[in-house]
Amino acid sequence: MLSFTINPAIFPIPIQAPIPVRLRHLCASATAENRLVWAEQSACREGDGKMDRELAVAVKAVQIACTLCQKVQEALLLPAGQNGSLKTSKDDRSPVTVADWAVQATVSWVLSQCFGEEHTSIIAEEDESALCASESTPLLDSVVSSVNRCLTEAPRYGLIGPENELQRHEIVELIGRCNSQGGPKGRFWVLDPVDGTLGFVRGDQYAIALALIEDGEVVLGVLGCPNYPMKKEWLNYHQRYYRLMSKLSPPAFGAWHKGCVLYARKGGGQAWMQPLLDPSQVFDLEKSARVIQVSSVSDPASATFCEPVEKANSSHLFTAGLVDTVGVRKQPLRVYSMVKYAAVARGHAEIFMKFARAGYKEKVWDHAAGVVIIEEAGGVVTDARGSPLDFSKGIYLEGLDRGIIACSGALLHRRIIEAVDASWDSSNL
Ligand SMILES: Nc1ncnc2c1ncn2[C@@H]1O[C@H](COP(=O)(O)OS(=O)(=O)O)[C@@H](OP(=O)(O)O)[C@H]1O
Ligand SMILES: [Mg+2]
Ligand SMILES: [Mg+2]
Ligand SMILES: [Mg+2]
Repeated sequence: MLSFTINPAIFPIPIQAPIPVRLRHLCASATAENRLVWAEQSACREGDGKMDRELAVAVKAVQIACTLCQKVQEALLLPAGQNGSLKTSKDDRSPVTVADWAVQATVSWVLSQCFGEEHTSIIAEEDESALCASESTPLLDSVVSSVNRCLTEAPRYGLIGPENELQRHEIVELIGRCNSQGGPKGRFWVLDPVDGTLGFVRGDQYAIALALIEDGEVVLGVLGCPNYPMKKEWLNYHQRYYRLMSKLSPPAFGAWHKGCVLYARKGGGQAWMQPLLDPSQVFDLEKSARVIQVSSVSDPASATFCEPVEKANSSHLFTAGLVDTVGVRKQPLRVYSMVKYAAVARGHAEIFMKFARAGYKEKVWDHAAGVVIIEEAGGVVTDARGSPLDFSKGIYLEGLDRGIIACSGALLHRRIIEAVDASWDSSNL
């Protein structure tokens, strides 16, 4: 193993870390002295060389996006009037914030810098149209300042920031460039810049989800969960009934969450978790990464299941019937965003189910990263008839049958599929 320091002029913290040579060469750019600056590829472990580079870049991009979101969420939670123009709603009345656009621009920039714009196709949730309206100028200026503030920190994440601040038109172009439609052939990055925006604006759970699809298969996934709590029970923290039942005094905001970044590469056989990079700390992300695994619980009476918070997004009534049939006794964990996938991958829940109303089309960015992480952590994710989710048909999960079921193991999974079969006709989904 070789160790090396990186030019302190670029990286303020000499990084003496045993880095296998092949894991380096993450992302380089010619500097003024025409020297290549290598950012160490600390984000992933020994690998077969395939996907290491993509995974390392993706983890760093999500780490830097987590910091950006934390700053915006704190500002959003300031008393009204102090938080300026940080959010609005889209035509479908769903919320969108400065963080959604700023993360999409930042990740778009990082991927294009590291892999070349011409080689980078991105499917992402947001588009630039709402930003371009004249009345949105304050919003656009907030996005521009968030992105530039975030990218000045790039070297701390082993990335190279832009030589000059990005301008409005560059930010709009970076967001608009994420307009790939996906499909059965080729490579597409899939980004949900803020999943669970509703949870985000409410100061609760949300996730940054980045995945890579190659020829219709999800080959890697990264899930940033900045508000993931220190205690799994607190996943429910902001739910009224939990507070009533738990009689816990609400911990000070920011004192209860730990945050984490989960990642996995298809076929890698393991899923990993890093802590959030805290810019005020100096620690080696590589050393602090650890393997995560799904729970070994298979007895429904001991199992925890999680589902979306909004009953408009998933039928709480139908899942209540299912879990009763299967014998799950615990109250559901209702959690915003793909943090539900993270809870199953970390072994904090055994089941995640989502049964959207008929006609709703699930998007690939709401699931791709979570699916590969749960699978590599030892779990299983299918539709409610037991078929794998199909990521080869563009931006939607076409052909999805009824709902999504993610489980820590085959036994629980089979019992839920059987329960769906037995009760589907009587449901009005
Ligand atoms: N009606 C309906 N049915 C099903 N799903 C919907 C629906 N509306 C929205 N969405 C998508 O769900 C994403 C949020 O999923 P969650 O699991 O966080 O739902 S919930 O907020 O916990 O209820 C949310 O993702 P974000 O927009 O990224 O927050 C939406 O893409
Ligand atoms: Mg949205
Ligand atoms: Mg989403
Ligand atoms: Mg989103």
